[in-house]
Amino acid sequence: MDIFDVLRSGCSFSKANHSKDVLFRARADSEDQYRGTSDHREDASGKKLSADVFAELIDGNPMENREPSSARVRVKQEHDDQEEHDGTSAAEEATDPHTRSDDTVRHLRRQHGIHVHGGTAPPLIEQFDELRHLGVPDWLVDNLRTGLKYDGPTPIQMQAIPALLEGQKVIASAPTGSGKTMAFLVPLITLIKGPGKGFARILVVCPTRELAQQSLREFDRLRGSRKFRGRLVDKINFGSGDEGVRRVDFAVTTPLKLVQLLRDGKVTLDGVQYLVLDEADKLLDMGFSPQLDEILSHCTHPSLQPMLFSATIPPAVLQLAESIMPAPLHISVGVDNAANTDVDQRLMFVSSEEGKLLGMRQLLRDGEVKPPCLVFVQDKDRAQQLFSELVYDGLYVDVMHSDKSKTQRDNVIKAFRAGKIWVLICTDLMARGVDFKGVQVVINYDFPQSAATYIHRIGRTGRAGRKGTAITFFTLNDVPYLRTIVNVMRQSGCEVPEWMLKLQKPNKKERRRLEQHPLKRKRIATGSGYDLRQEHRHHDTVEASKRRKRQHDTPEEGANEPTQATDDASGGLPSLYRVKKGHDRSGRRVVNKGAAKRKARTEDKGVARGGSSRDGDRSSRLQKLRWLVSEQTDKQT
Ligand SMILES: Nc1ncnc2c1ncn2[C@@H]1O[C@H](COP(=O)(O)OP(=O)(O)OP(=O)(O)O)[C@@H](O)[C@H]1O
Repeated sequence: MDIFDVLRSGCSFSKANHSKDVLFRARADSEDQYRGTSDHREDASGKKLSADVFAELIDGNPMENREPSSARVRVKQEHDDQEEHDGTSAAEEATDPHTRSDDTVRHLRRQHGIHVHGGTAPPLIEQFDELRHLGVPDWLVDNLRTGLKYDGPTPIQMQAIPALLEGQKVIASAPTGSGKTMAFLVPLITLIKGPGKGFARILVVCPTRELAQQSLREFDRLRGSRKFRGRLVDKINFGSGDEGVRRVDFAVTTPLKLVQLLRDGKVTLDGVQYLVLDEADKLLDMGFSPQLDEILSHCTHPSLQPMLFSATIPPAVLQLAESIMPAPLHISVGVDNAANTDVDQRLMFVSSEEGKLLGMRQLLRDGEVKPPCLVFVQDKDRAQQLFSELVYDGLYVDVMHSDKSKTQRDNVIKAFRAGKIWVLICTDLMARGVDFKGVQVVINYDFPQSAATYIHRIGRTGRAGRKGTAITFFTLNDVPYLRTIVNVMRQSGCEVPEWMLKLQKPNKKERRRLEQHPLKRKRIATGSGYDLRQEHRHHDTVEASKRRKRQHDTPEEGANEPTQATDDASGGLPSLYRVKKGHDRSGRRVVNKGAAKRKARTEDKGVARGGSSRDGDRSSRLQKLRWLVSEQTDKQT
């Protein structure tokens, strides 16, 4: 057995065992594998699969061949009308959590892997019906059970909901996909009782706009037909004109947008009674801390109840969190800073950067990558490069990064949810919080820069009790950092080869260096340098002209706004504060027209001098590339 067999041993795949899961026809010819019309593809038996089936997969509606749910999160597969309870009788039947003995409470916590310390934790709930004893209105409990079809609370919900209802300041960590959003939405909707008149009694701050939109979606699902007003605060002209728009019960936003609105005097935060920092460790890290400080200084309500939620809260962030909210109650589920145990994690050695593309194509060809699939790369340039490669393979592929406009980003998310995209290449912009329940595989094409990034990236699969697979490529250059990920894998019960455990751990300084400066990687490309330069230039020109058009057409979404999300590998993003060389204040690349023209003239001369024997090939390949790129770009806009 050669070294490659040994190193690749983590990713064997038995088609016989997984034949049911192979959603597309297993064909030897990879080129045909993901092809079809835009709305219909074929499954393993050659049967047509409609986009709706994929929408179900992504949105998590019941599917026949779904893996059984884990004990931790139980999703109700079938709604049983018999179980619909009348509120009063259900409350009578359900145990009042306050009557539970300390021993029972301790036993239940142990059973569900719940740890509490810091404050005085109230008894936990075991069923949603018990919430009626804690003041949660019947319509809300009924909506959880019959509307959302949740069978019972997840461990974080069991403990966090009663604690928040009691008015405690909470720092909560629980695995990815374990229902943290509902853990704060249920008590907060209860606490605000009914629609109000001011701005944002509940304020949720998230690191990305995508996550903010999703939280709003969950809020809307939970409130049902009740007249609570939820709003995504992301418009620069927010609050101007109609005063009514400021009547918001639940506001969700990203730090940069909110800071901008505060500075412009468009909003005040003195009415905020409940402040949620979702993905708190990201918000409290260096990139966002100036904005967070500013936001916190505006939250002046005397009975402000802050709460922090994340799947990963490292000790340093914990200390920082405690400094801004004294005497909090800590609630954690499972092992701290560990990955979701429903994700089957594998490592795949690919030797070099070139090997990744081969590895990726191999996985696709072998049917090991089951759609829908997310592929993470370390920056937006690499995302675009990989996209240009895979789009050639005839995949239903698209790309998502912070250089895309809001509309493009929304469209990509919509298309992915609708099953029109099977493979979504993305940066760490999508690593946190985004909930596509049906994602089957996550590929870390570029090795993650930290254990936390790894945990969040792979947490996009294996959500709400479903099973998922994560495959992480590593090259020889990544080996010094391998141990960090190996530790996470081991903690979450995955098998790792013995030799990996013997690797030296990177020290703190090395880990920090990697977090701030990702490894320099060779360009993802199989074409000639000349073709690729041309393609890149053409793509940039098209993008720039589209941006100009957008700015002209929709001044309210103007490019002078800072982008609120980042996939800047350095972790720093504030385009409000820092202008990168060659970029404008919004972080977009500035095209130096003079230099571009001069360069083009020089290259034209070079081509003329260098003879034109390959010109025919070049131009036809270029034309094809341009056509593919513009077709994809058009699809997104
Ligand atoms: N009690 C429950 N039973 C079943 N499904 C649930 C329950 N609570 C929440 N969910 C579903 O689980 C999915 C994941 O929830 P959510 O996005 O809140 O996870 P999370 O813990 O915040 O994950 P991440 O750390 O990745 O942000 C959602 O689709 C949500 O609707």
